[in-house]
Amino acid sequence: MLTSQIHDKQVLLFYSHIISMLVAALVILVSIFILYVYYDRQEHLPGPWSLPIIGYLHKLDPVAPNLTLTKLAQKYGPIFGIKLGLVNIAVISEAKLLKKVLLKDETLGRPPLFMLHEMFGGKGLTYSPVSLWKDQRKFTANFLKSAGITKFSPARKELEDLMTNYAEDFVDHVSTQGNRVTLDPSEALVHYVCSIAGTLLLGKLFSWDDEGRRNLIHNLDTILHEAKLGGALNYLPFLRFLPKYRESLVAFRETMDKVRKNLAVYINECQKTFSNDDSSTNFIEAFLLQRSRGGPPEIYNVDQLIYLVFDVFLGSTETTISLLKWIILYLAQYQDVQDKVRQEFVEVLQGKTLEMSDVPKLSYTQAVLSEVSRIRTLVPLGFPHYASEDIHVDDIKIRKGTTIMPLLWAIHMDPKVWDQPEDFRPERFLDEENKFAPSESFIPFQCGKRMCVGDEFARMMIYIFVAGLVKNFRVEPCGSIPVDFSGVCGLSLVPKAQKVVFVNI
Ligand code: HEM
Repeated sequence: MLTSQIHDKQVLLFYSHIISMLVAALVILVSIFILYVYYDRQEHLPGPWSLPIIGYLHKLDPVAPNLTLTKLAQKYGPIFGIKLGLVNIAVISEAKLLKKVLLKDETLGRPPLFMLHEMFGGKGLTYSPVSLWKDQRKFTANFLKSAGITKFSPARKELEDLMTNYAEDFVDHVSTQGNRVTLDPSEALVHYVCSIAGTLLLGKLFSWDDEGRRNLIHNLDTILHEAKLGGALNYLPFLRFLPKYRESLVAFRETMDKVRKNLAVYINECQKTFSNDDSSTNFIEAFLLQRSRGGPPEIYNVDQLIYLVFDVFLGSTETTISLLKWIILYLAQYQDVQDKVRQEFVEVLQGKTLEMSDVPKLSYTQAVLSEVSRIRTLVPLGFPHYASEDIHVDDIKIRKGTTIMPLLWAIHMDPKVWDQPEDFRPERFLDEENKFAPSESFIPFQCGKRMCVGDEFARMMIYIFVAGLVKNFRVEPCGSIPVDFSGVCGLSLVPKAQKVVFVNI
């Protein structure tokens, strides 16, 4: 009897211990949660509540994160705070505010997002730390200037001719297939745009079947798709230890390796023929020349060159090709717009070939191309920056260590700025006299000191290709199949594969 009472007491004691431990654990967990939420919101920006660890990731639409974030921007205003995984983000959706923020030296850097670091390696230009960026940005901008992207550059005509020749080759490629050709223009655009970039950056003339070029582009496409800004690995890098993520990371690293090896081949070829005679004919040679003139070896080395060429080749091809595809789709869908663009080219050019100095006279065309870039913002989530110190703009404080997301999609779709933003209306870019009047809220290349270094290069390619296109073809949708404007949102917004009809005129 006595032993059974003692046993009961012991059991009771044991359970009461367990219960108090469970209660203590619960109290600790709840306190951590409250502290987490409190700390996270203290002095911080307005924004949605998020869960510990994963933050708001579970609610981000993996296919269209730009739309989820734009809805939040409409609710919380021009700047809001959000936690994606372990990363604190300030999302900015007003151009004026974004310009003020990105003009500050403290926002020049890039955030430590896992997949973007995997991709850019902290070298090159696009994702380089500020110390390296300063030199490489200047070097790249100077190269592009000397290659002819500025109005008064002596090489301007040469660059226009190079682009015009490849745009004509594109036209020939399509028109020799018949008077009425139904095709997806992607492959041809990839070839001719890459040929321009290949000539200028790699000193390489690609043939149509060039295997190196085909592999390079295939691998770049894969990388851009996998490194998407909404992807969970960027914000929860420890997920890479789970089989599903580990496999895709291994595949990503292998693809990046192939791209670097691919680029190293072009660099090797240039090194063999480079004569160090104070002149250069392409980007790789310009880099080698800078090295031979005493550029610091910790910057001017082959490893850095591979990453730099990767950044500029990627920048100059993928976005420009996607924009050209979007333009073709919109011209196909809006036949009246296409007619007006063609008519304007005829009136302004009077049979001659387009030069960039003609562009200011092409008000309607400028409006159309801007409207396509607005309604299908090429880099929908913008490219992230990082607050290396606390920064203060107007009455707003952005804490040190915050990732800054310039939500270009929301900026270009803000109903307070753009009347009925979902409608394709080129006229919104024209003033009362039908002159092109760009809005300050139109920033497809972002803004500030680190804005796109290739904006003018892209503009040149776009105008020259569109001039060739509308002069030679009427583009139409493919039978009764409606044009698909939905796109695939990776780092950039890429149109879905689809055919259109090219009718020779
Ligand atoms: C329609 C075409 C293009 C669009 C929409 C576009 C858009 C952008 C955007 C939004 C950024 C981020 C800027 C920032 O971080 O603040 C960027 C950066 C960059 N772009 Fe472009 N881009 C285009 C074409 C090009 C071309 C043709 C080149 C090369 C000649 C290029 C090279 C780069 C590079 C190297 C950067 C990184 C700049 C830096 O970190 O200093 N892009 N681009």
